[in-house]
Amino acid sequence: MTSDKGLLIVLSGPSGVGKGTVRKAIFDDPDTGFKYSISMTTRKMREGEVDGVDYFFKTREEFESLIEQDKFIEHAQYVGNYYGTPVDYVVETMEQGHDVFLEIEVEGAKQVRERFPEALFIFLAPPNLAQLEERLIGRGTDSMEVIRHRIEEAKRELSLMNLYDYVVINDDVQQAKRRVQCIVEASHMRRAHVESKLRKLLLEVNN
Ligand SMILES: Nc1nc2c(ncn2[C@@H]2O[C@H](COP(=O)(O)OP(=O)(O)O)[C@@H](O)[C@H]2O)c(=O)[nH]1
Ligand SMILES: Nc1ncnc2c1ncn2[C@@H]1O[C@H](COP(=O)(O)OP(=O)(O)O)[C@@H](O)[C@H]1O
Repeated sequence: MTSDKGLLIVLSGPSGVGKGTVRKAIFDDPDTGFKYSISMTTRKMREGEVDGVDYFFKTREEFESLIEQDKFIEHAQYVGNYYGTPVDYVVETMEQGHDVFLEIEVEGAKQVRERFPEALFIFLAPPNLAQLEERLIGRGTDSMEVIRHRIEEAKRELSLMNLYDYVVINDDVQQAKRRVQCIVEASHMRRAHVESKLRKLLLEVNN
């Protein structure tokens, strides 16, 4: 009845909204107790990225072989590349009692919901579309063609935000970080409260 298992936290939202930035702020905070699940991808490594830190970089053949071996909780193709969450790390870490944090796009989040309906789903939204485009341009990592593609994706993704447990507007990074931390804390308190009520009910039933 009691969940010694950690909570699975999913932060999702359109590309360029600031998921990576907010995630870094969360993990730079020494008070953060969650573990970050490093994804696998076939995307090319960007300047400054480190294999095994930002992502595990794989070839398409390697990735497809891992799909066949059922090594992902979820995986999706995004702008021509594969991205996926390794199942072993997530399951083992949660079983050790740690909260695990995923930063993934919305198709992957949908798959996680099917497999782990009890997970906590947080959608990170931009204040508006113009600011989303500005952020993608400002980041300077993508061509205008890719940016246009990402904005089109973003419109579709934003229409799905009502499926999430919480929506956090990323107007300010530190505030968004705090909102995510508060949501996780509140979810723990809620889980503890529900469990204590269920324990009492079970005692009553068994007596
Ligand atoms: N489904 C899924 N999406 C992921 C995973 N890892 C990263 N992503 C998402 O893939 C999208 C593209 O990531 P990336 O190429 O690093 O670009 P950026 O997030 O825009 O800097 C982003 O929305 C990421 O959140 C994963 O394991 N699974
Ligand atoms: N709250 C914010 N205000 C202004 N710029 C932001 C904010 N959050 C992120 N950014 C900037 O937006 C760009 C995209 O952020 P990033 O974290 O790479 O997004 P994502 O991981 O969702 O694709 C980066 O240049 C980042 O510095």
